[in-house]
Amino acid sequence: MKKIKVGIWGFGKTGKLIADEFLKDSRFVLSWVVRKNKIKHSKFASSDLGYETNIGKIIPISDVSDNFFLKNPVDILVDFSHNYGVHSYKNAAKSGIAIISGVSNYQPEELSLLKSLSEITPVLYSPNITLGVTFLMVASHVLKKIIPNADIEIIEEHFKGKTEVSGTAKKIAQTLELDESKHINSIRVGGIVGRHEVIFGMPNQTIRLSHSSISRAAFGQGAIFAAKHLIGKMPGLYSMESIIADMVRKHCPTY
Ligand SMILES: NC(=O)C1=CN([C@@H]2O[C@H](COP(=O)(O)OP(=O)(O)OC[C@H]3O[C@@H](n4cnc5c(N)ncnc54)[C@H](OP(=O)(O)O)[C@@H]3O)[C@@H](O)[C@H]2O)C=CC1
Ligand SMILES: O=C(O)C1=N[C@H](C(=O)O)C[C@H](O)C1
Repeated sequence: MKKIKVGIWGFGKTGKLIADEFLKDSRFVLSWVVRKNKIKHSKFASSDLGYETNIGKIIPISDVSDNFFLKNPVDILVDFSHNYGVHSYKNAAKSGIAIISGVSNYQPEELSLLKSLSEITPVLYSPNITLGVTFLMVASHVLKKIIPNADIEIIEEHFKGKTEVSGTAKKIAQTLELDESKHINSIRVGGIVGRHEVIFGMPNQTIRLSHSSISRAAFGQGAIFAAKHLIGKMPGLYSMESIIADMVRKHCPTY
């Protein structure tokens, strides 16, 4: 079977684990990764990650020219870089490269730009690409319909250095029609990778839906799941929620 060629935008805390998961999966070939700086680093993602191979050339963003995607073609571009990243890969969409973005703190104009690329290529955007959080989001949505009068609070916990409010928590708030400035409770301690909880409070019972990402490898596995669903699709905007909601519909038991 023909392997799927992948390029990654961002090779930081998350991008490295994304690259690692693609390197370990024989259905994919990691063609390159793009990062911001020209600082001295390994030439290949695989050697940076401790493998004795030279796979996934590391390319500084300053070397990405207008014809970069013609010279370095891939089937899918996976972005875990920065909200500015999207400005530099418009030409990928023109070359028909499918795009997965996991950047979680877009400004509205950047999100609009990403969405506009979906007119010419398949784009999947998800501020939390894990299957677990996506299921939590779908389940919370259903629960809200069943118990519309419950008090709902969202808790998000991350590592100390994360400055912005969780994009996942904001998306959950939007889905549940909650004012994000009032109902998101953020905790920043130590090295927590990412934990999200939605609490439904009623007078005589409490329902808590929670998810913890224990390793950033969870994001890599989510990106692989998304890539397998996106490849071969028509141009358009896709989401993890619609994929998981379809699976819920398919597997939901009837009593
Ligand atoms: N959707 C999801 O499930 C998840 C989303 N995220 C999101 O992913 C993003 C990255 O997170 P994290 O890995 O922790 O961040 P880091 O700061 O650790 O890494 C960011 C990476 O992006 C690179 N970079 C920065 N600007 C650009 C640019 N303009 N073009 C290309 N590369 C660039 C940096 O390059 P250099 O290394 O050279 O400085 C670095 O490699 C955040 O928005 C985060 O919230 C994180 C986890 C899960
Ligand atoms: O910055 C991160 O690391 C993460 N960001 C996402 C968010 O803001 O929701 C998702 C994940 O929990 C990790």
